[in-house]
Amino acid sequence: MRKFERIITIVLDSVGIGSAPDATAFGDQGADTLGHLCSYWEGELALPQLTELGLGRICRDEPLKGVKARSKLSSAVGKMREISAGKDSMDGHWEMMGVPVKEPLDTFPNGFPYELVDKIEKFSNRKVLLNQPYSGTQAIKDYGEKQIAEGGLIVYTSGDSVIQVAAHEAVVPVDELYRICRFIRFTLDDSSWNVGRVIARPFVGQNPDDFERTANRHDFSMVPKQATVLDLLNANGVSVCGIGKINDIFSGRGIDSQVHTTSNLDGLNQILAALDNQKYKFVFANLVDFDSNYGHRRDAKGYGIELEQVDQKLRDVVSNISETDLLIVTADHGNDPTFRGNDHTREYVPLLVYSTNLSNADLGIRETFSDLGATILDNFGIEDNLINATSFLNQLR
Ligand SMILES: O=P(O)(O)O[C@H]1O[C@H](CO)[C@@H](O)[C@H]1O
Ligand SMILES: [Mn+2]
Ligand SMILES: [Mn+2]
Repeated sequence: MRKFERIITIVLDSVGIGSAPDATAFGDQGADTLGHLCSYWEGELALPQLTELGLGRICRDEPLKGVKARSKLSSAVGKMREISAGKDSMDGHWEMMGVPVKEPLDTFPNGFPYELVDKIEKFSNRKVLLNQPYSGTQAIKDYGEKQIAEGGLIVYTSGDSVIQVAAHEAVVPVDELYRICRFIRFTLDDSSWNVGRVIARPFVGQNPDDFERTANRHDFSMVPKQATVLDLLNANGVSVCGIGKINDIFSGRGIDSQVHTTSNLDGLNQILAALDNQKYKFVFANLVDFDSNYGHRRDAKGYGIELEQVDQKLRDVVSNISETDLLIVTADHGNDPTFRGNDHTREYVPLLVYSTNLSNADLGIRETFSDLGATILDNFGIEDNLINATSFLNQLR
């Protein structure tokens, strides 16, 4: 069986490829992030590099408009469905690394309970504003001035199991905001509430029209309940480099080196730098801008332009992949910018697998994102019977 010295996995955050079989249960029947992005454009969305990686060969009811099935490069392609109870980034990434989140985590459609709000206010000595599901950019538009004037905290949630805290960087310094979020994380971990992530959302700007969130966003995730593929790699001496949100999502577990990023393009540059450093055998990168800047904002135009730009830069990554490297491009959930609401959408995710001299292969529909993690373990010769998934390594020839 062919084995690779290094595996590079790039998660295009929220770039789903059509409603999952259980989408109805999430109210997401008909959502199709990539499908709708491709058909939304009058001309054609220019995705030459993803096309070369085999995007047009992934089986779908309707082909992606403008994406050809033929390419010069050969690759193994398929799509994966999710078995986790939720459709958030944490569920998606943990499942990829072999630990699906089977029990639904708590969500707060009516805001957070008084006991929690009270604890936050007492600890921070600041007033909680908003306290309901809201779009984060709209929250700072509507409550930013009040936050600045009164020094409170804009606390909000979404359809996901998240508690987000926004504050102006000049009013609540970033370190203080992190301290408050860490307190919330500890409080939750010490309670019966099961909340996936506490997210610090600092912003800057003078007035509602130019308030802008900064790259100082920080996610404080729950600690994985069992060893993930990252921990197993770590325990077996396979060095892991996490780029972007990865470190936050796994609370640093199993990661040797973490790289903070400021944008998708920065993320791609960091991937190139990690490829230069022969030390890392598993490079795991998340490109979050698709999701946070465009998907949740329901900005299809912005999403499409971002995809085109990432596609262009992906060319540099692909040309740096050698015969001993395996590149995997995938996603963690959908976030169809043409769909109602502003939450993630339950979708299949693409699975594009490339190395030089690889034969074309159809990886079909994987029954869980964990097949990715199983393949990584298989490649590095690590056995684990906790992970219930099927490696596709033997299909890579
Ligand atoms: O509207 P913003 O602040 O981007 O929030 C979004 O970001 C969270 C994490 O992806 C989601 O749960 C959603 O609430
Ligand atoms: Mn995500
Ligand atoms: Mn999101």
